[in-house]
Amino acid sequence: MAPVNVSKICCIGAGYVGGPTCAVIALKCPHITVTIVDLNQARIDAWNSPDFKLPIYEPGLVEVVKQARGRNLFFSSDVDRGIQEADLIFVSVNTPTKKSGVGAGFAADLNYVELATRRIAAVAHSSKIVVEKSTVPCRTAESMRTILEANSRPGCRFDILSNPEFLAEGTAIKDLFAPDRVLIGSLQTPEGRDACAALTAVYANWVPTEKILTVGLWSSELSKLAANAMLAQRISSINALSAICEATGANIDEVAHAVGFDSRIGPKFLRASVGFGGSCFQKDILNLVYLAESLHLPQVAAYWRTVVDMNEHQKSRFSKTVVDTLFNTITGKHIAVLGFAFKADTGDTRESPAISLVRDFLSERAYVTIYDPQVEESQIWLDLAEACPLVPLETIKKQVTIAPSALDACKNKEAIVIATEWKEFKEIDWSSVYTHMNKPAFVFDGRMIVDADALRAIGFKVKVIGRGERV
Ligand SMILES: NC(=O)c1ccc[n+]([C@@H]2O[C@H](COP(=O)([O-])OP(=O)(O)OC[C@H]3O[C@@H](n4cnc5c(N)ncnc54)[C@H](O)[C@@H]3O)[C@@H](O)[C@H]2O)c1
Ligand SMILES: O=c1ccn([C@@H]2O[C@H](COP(=O)(O)OP(=O)(O)O[C@H]3O[C@H](CO)[C@@H](O)[C@H](O)[C@H]3O)[C@@H](O)[C@H]2O)c(=O)[nH]1
Repeated sequence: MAPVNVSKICCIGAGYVGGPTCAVIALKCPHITVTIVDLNQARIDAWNSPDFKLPIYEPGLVEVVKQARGRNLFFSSDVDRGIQEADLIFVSVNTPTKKSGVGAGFAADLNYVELATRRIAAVAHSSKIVVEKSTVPCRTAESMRTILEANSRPGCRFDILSNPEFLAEGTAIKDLFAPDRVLIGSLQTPEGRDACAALTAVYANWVPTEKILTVGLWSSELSKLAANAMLAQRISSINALSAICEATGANIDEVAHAVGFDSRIGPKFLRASVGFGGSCFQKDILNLVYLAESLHLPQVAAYWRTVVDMNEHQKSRFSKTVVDTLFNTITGKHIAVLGFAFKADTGDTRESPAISLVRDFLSERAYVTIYDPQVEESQIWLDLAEACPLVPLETIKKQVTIAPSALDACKNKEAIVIATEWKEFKEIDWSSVYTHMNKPAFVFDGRMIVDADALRAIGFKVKVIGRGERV
């Protein structure tokens, strides 16, 4: 069988991964028709909105969608039709951590992957290449293959590929235009290799072929979990060192610079912070922990578990620093939290460290004012309600205000906590902020973005993560 010449792609799941990834494929492959489908009608409507108010904020995304939408890029809630018309289908649905049942709190919830797979089997009239784009535990492709083969119509064959996505939010378009690598896993059979060649040919429209790595299915699935675990491990390592810096007077920036200068270690991903967030790191490490436990490798599971434990410690350590520095009580005090997204240049708040900080401040009965340039107000309320399940939302709303700008958020406050590294927080008119704050005025920089000396010269008391100077 010769490799399929892919002319129609369907992507199931119009989220943070499916949307940008397949929009870029459409842009770079004008000869391929790309249809992104989702059960969530509101999301599809937003992708189709005439004024390009897309459901996710990602720099450069609107420009990509403007060029391709209506040409060879389509968004639809007709999942069945999308499946039926495509030669190649990406499964890019959510795989959150299970909330109940076996493996709750660790294992990936594969229900969405399974439902999408069953739908493909139920409605496909012709052979398909099915590509696992979601992040999944090792050997999920085998379950998908079993479901597809058990339910396929005569004459329909399904070849499964694993093609995990490595984009980071906030730089998704840049990452997709020039990825470090594209990873494709396939069965090492003639059919598996042909399917792999078909997907390779799609990416080869803009990705240099030496960056397209082809491996076995299980290696591909595990490499995604491994990459995230190792990236998160670097952050937990540098954050663990930031605690030592604060206790000794060393400076974590200088330590990271010195350590990262070693070409074997390298300088990236060594920025100490209030903790890592995002929908992936914690979920994928817990998934790896669960996998190791299921394979009867408790020491391996415990090893990776510490990466998440250290992250939890970093968040609570930072909250405690705020309380300790504000004379051991923040009850009744007013705190501005600048940034609510889990990192800059995204409106995504999943696992954002800001949520933990605000929850901690509320439990100390402080008043909190939040400002974020991209996060929707409704999302903040949803996140806080979920973080404080025992507190009625009305009570939360008595303690929390959402401000329209950073300057507004900081007025008449005792302290400012920087939780997200938005560029605009570097450029605030700090003198004006200082004038309108209660004194002594404190700044707690959880992202190492302010010029602490300049702020001290204005009069602020400043604490920066990973620096031992006294306020
Ligand atoms: N967010 C990231 O930066 C990122 C990066 C790399 C990999 N991943 C992985 O990619 C996957 C998707 O992540 P995401 O952030 O895009 O999730 P998301 O929640 O933003 O999007 C998933 C979408 O799939 C839709 N969906 C679920 N089941 C469906 C079904 N049966 N039919 C049609 N639509 C369905 C949902 O309605 C939702 O819109 C996850 O496995 C995640 O771990 C995410
Ligand atoms: O030196 C650093 C780098 C990052 N972070 C934090 O780590 C979290 C994750 O950041 P980042 O990795 O940039 O964003 P994600 O969108 O979560 O991307 C990660 O997770 C994705 C989902 O699996 C992968 O595809 C990406 O390769 C991987 O970087 C954020 O809270 C960052 O603020 C730090 O604290 N210090």
